[in-house]
Amino acid sequence: MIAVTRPERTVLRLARPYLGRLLGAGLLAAVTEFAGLALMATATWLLMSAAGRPPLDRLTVAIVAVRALAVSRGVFRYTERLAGHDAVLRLVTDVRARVFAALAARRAPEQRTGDALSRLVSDVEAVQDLLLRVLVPASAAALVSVVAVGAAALIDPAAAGALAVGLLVAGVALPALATALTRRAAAEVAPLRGALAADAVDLTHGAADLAAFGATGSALAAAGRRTARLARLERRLAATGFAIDAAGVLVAGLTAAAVVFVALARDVDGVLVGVLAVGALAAVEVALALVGAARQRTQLSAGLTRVAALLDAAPTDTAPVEAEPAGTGVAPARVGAGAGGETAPATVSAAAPHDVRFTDLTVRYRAGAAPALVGFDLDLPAGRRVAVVGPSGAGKSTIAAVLTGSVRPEAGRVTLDGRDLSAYSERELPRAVGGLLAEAYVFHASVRDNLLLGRAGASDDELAAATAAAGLLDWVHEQPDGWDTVVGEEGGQLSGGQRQRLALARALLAAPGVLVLDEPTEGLDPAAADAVLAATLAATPPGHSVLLISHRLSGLAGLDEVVVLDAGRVVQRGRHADLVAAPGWYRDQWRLQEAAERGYFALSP
Ligand SMILES: Nc1ncnc2c1ncn2[C@@H]1O[C@H](COP(=O)(O)OP(=O)(O)OP(=O)(O)O)[C@@H](O)[C@H]1O
Repeated sequence: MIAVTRPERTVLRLARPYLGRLLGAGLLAAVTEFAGLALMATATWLLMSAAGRPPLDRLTVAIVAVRALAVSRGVFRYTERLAGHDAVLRLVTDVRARVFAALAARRAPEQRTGDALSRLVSDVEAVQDLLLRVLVPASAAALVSVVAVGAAALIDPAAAGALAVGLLVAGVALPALATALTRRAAAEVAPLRGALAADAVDLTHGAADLAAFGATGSALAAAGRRTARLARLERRLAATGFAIDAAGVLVAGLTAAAVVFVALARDVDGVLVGVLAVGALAAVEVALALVGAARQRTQLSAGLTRVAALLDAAPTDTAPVEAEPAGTGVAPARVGAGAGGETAPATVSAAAPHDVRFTDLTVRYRAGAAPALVGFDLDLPAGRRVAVVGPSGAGKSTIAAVLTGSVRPEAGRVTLDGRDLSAYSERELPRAVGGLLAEAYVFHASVRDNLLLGRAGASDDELAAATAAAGLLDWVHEQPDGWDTVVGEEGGQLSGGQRQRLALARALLAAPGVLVLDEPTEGLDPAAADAVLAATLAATPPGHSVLLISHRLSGLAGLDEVVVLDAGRVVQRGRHADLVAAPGWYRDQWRLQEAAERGYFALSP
């Protein structure tokens, strides 16, 4: 019960900056409980003494004390809640940002949107509950129990002994029993909730495909089975909880009876026996908070373990990501998994030119799997424009992932202005390196807000220039709401090509010194693709370098170098004209694409 688990230690480490506030909340909680206990005891003394009709002045202090305790209890409770929630909500903001950063940095194959959502929401709430519903009330209950036994000992040590036994049963034995009885069911609940959240994502996002394949019924049935299992577990947890609560009430009654019995046997004054009895009831009730805390703790353990696993795996400098004031309420989720070097974070100025160098880079996503990149070298000084091409799965996007810090190389180095990429914090790196990454996300917001995510505060002229280069300006002007047109969840109200153009315009607006463009013309027809690529390259400021990842070979003639990858290795490199002249994958592919597109152009009106 008392031993702090590893996930709890991880979370408590993060709570260090708020320790003062949390201690304050714990003390206020103890004072609140103590005020409640003292109120009961004083009121009992007052009532029983008043029955003997003593002179009023003997009761005055007690009357004032009852009023003061009744009022102060509410005030203490309010300030305790205020202090506790203030500390915990600050901590939870930190934790949520770190969990978000860790999730964003991880390109783990098992990562699911629904599961990630469940981690961000309910698992992070476990952190909140650990402090607010376990630590604060448990420490207050333990403190008040000790004080109550001490106060009872002033009246009669033997009765205090009986009270201590009752409090030990209520505060130690019952919580241990509650933990033992609920541990297994509770461990199953958090992963099940995660699975249900993933089901919800599949059932909503995949509804059309499930219906098309006639699989809606079986998908619903599988989700239904998980829901039923969750409901069964929660019912079992609730039933055990009720039984333990009932046992707690029994312990309170038995403790009060034992205290009265001992006190009467030792000839304690009748009024004080009453005070001891009511005080014992109130003290056991306070101690029973430990049962609730223990139950909560078991239920929280799975969620905490999942959060701690993410936090432990996260880079050390995964600092909270600040929201950009872009009006979408969303922050760019670019986080440096490769960050965390020993040197002080390097600084970069936005939009300045930068030199990038990849040296003998090897990347492997899973231990034992084939590497996605092997011995990759590339020099990308300021102003140079390089394309990386190759068949699907060759490792092209992996280069972008390493460069933006979301994947850490197994061997080799990537330097930015001569310093290892890991020397840059996740705040600094996106200022220098960024652009259009694979499967860029379009937010459920207006066109303007989606664009401003690239550069907050961009003027209308800048928005128009970027959007024109991406070939979307005419469409924006045609919309009744213009820049304020809302594009739907994941850009669902746009065509695939429009979504891509919007994402490209956002990347152009961001204009980082090193612009990464991963398949910028994906989803566009050949004519539009050529026009957009030419306009994009023309819109990139001189001095800025470009790393273009493409499966299309058209439009690469103006680039300084084209690198051909196959199975993670560079198989050809040179300028477009040289590669077209030499036998190899590039020339073969070029001819194939030329022939296919000539047919397309011939058929186009
Ligand atoms: N997150 C990931 N986890 C595990 N393996 C991955 C991950 N991302 C990519 N890979 C693997 O790494 C290899 C290279 O993938 P990458 O996405 O870099 O290829 P690509 O050349 O960009 O392909 P495409 O043109 O199809 O986008 C592939 O074998 C792929 O299966």
